[in-house]
Amino acid sequence: MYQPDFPPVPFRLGLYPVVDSVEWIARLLDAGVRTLQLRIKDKRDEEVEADVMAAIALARRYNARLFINDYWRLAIKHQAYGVHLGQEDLATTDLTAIRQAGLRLGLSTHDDMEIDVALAARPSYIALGHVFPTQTKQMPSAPQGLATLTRHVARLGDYPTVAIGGISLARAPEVLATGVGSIAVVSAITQADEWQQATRQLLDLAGVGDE
Ligand SMILES: Cc1ncc(COP(=O)(O)OP(=O)(O)O)c(N)n1
Ligand SMILES: Cc1nc(C(=O)O)sc1CCOP(=O)(O)O
Ligand SMILES: [Mg+2]
Repeated sequence: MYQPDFPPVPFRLGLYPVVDSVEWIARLLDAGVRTLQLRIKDKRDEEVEADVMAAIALARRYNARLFINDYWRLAIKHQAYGVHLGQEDLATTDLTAIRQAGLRLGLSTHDDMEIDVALAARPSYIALGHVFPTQTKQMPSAPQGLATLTRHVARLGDYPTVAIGGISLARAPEVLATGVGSIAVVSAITQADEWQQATRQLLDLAGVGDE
C-alpha cells in the first residue's frame, strides 16, 4: 500500500523529461509538459542556484511538477515541488529536512536490492532504470529489460513508478504497457531531429500525468 513518508504524487506522472538547462524547462513547459526534472551535473551549489531558482519559478507559473536532481539543499531553499536522488546520495542527504520542508522525493533503483532500500525510505515515487541501453549516462549495471521492469512494476503495486533509460518514441508503448506510471526521457527529446514533434508524440502516448 502506498503510504509515503513524503508528500504523495499521482500514480501517473505522465511524460517526464529530464533536462539540463532552464531553456529546456521553459520550452517543455510551453509545449505542455507538466512533470519534469532539472538535472545539472557536477557543479557547486553557487554555480547552479540561479538556474534552480529560475526553473522553480517557471514551473510554478505553469503549475507543473519540477523535480531537482541532486541539489536538495537548493530545492528546499527555493521550495521546489520535489527532489530526485540516487541510492548513493542517501548516505549524505538529510531526508528529514526534505520531508519537513514538504518536498516530494523520487529515488533511483536498478534492482530488487535497491528497491528494498528505496521502499524503506518511503519516497513519493520510485524510478526503475535503466530499461534499455543508454548513451546519456555511463551505467555500472546492465539494462533490466522489459521483463524485469514488468516484474518490478508488479512488485510495487500502487506505488508510483517511473521508468528511465533508453526509452525512445518507438519503445515508449511497450514500456507503458508494463503498467509503469511514467516514462522519463532525456535523448528522446533533447537529441530528436524535431523536439517539438517528439514531445507531442510522447505526450500523446504517456499523457501529462494525473492531478
Ligand atoms: C526519473 C529519474 N530516474 C533516475 C535518475 C537517475 O538519478 P541518479 O541515480 O541520481 O543519477 P544522476 O541522474 O544524478 O546521474 C534520474 N535522474 N531521474
Ligand atoms: C539519468 C539517467 N539515469 C538512469 C538510471 O537508470 O538511473 S538512465 C539515465 C539516462 C536516461 O537518458 P536517455 O533517456 O537518453 O536514455
Ligand atoms: Mg542524482
